[in-house]
Amino acid sequence: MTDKEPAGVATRRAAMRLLDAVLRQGVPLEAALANAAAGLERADDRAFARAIASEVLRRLPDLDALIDAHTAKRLPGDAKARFALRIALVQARALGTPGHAAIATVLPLMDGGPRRLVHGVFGAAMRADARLPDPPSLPKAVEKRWRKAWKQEMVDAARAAIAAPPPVDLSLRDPAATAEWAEKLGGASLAPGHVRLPRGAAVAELPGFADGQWWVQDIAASLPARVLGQGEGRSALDLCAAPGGKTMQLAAAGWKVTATDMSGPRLERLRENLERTGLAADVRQADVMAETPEPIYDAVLLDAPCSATGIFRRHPDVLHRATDRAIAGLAEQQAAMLRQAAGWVKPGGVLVYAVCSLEPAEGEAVADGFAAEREFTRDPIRPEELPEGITAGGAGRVRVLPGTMAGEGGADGFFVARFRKG
Ligand SMILES: C[S@@+](CC[C@H](N)C(=O)[O-])C[C@H]1O[C@@H](n2cnc3c(N)ncnc32)[C@H](O)[C@@H]1O
Repeated sequence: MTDKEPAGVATRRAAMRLLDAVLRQGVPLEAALANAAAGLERADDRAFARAIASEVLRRLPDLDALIDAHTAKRLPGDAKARFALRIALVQARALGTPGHAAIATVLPLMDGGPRRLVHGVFGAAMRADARLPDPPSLPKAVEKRWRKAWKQEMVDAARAAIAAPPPVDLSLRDPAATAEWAEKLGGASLAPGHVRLPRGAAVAELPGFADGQWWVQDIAASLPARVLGQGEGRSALDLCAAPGGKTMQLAAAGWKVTATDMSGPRLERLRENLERTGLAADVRQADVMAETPEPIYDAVLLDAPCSATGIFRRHPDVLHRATDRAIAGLAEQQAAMLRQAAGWVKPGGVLVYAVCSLEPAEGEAVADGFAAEREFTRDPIRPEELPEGITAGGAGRVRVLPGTMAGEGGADGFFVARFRKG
């Protein structure tokens, strides 16, 4: 920052770096934060840079339409002037920043001609009183893909779901105490072991966080471990386990858990989570594909790496990174991992495959391909195993789409299938 730079410019510069990382380099927003916000000392400035970038990603198609409606000559998608305009307009039209502050803090990021252009386009949009639509539009490619896979109704529900940040869900270490925790935290429970808090709840300050009575986990993300039921001392292998939401559920449900993941930093978070909650698991760093499948377990859970389009409400960057090609590559990786995971299952044991994706190529198609293998049969998930409002579809698999539990604040997109060996 130079001495003459107006206050707030560094925050917008960090927001611009974040958007560049997501949109031009395909990096997840969370992973880009440390670098992009390195120059910002204050936590609230870092949080604001993230909020600006997040809101731009939530409303990108509409911001671009607004920019295009006020420029004589179309700006390239990756032009710095377009990035600056997105940042200025999202503040003025969605984040409540006064127009003069929104533009004054982005102009220093531009030089010469583009600076005049940004000033001119912003001024024209403001004079025309141009607004962003609510609910926001999804990126065209995503709308097209989801309409084809799930029909227009799902696209409409997804647009409604991205309009506002979702509530905060907690999973409890002791499901028997659900009513007690719901009351103590001022939340509502939608299933045993679950409490839903209003959006924006400052979780680290709430009772029960420090002593590990609960952890943050969307209700949809709690399904894969729920459908494994009570462990009663039996063994479970949690593959791709970090940061450990499902490991903790399994340990709390009485499973003797082995948790593996290939990422050292993510396993560190898993260990911290176990320590905070006082739950136990044997934790190992391992690549699923490089391991020999032994010993064998009563249950194996594969929460596979995926496009993560199911978590678009909290992480709108996923919508801009999940290309058809990326999805196809991830689906192939999941199919290979599932075949590998099968080797760890005891005869008569259970295998659960899950992804937080809204792409049938990753959920249904991978499960169908696997079901064709002889030694496993489909093990349909029964209604009584699921929270009210979530249903199992064809072949007893669970597909959570936007619109599920809409009246209660919705749920992340998820797919869960269960198989039995032999
Ligand atoms: C969807 S996340 C898992 C979330 C976790 N199950 C939970 O509930 O908190 C996918 C995980 O897969 C891990 N991963 C990706 N490829 C892997 C591989 N080949 N072997 C092991 N872990 C892998 C990633 O490090 C990431 O932590």
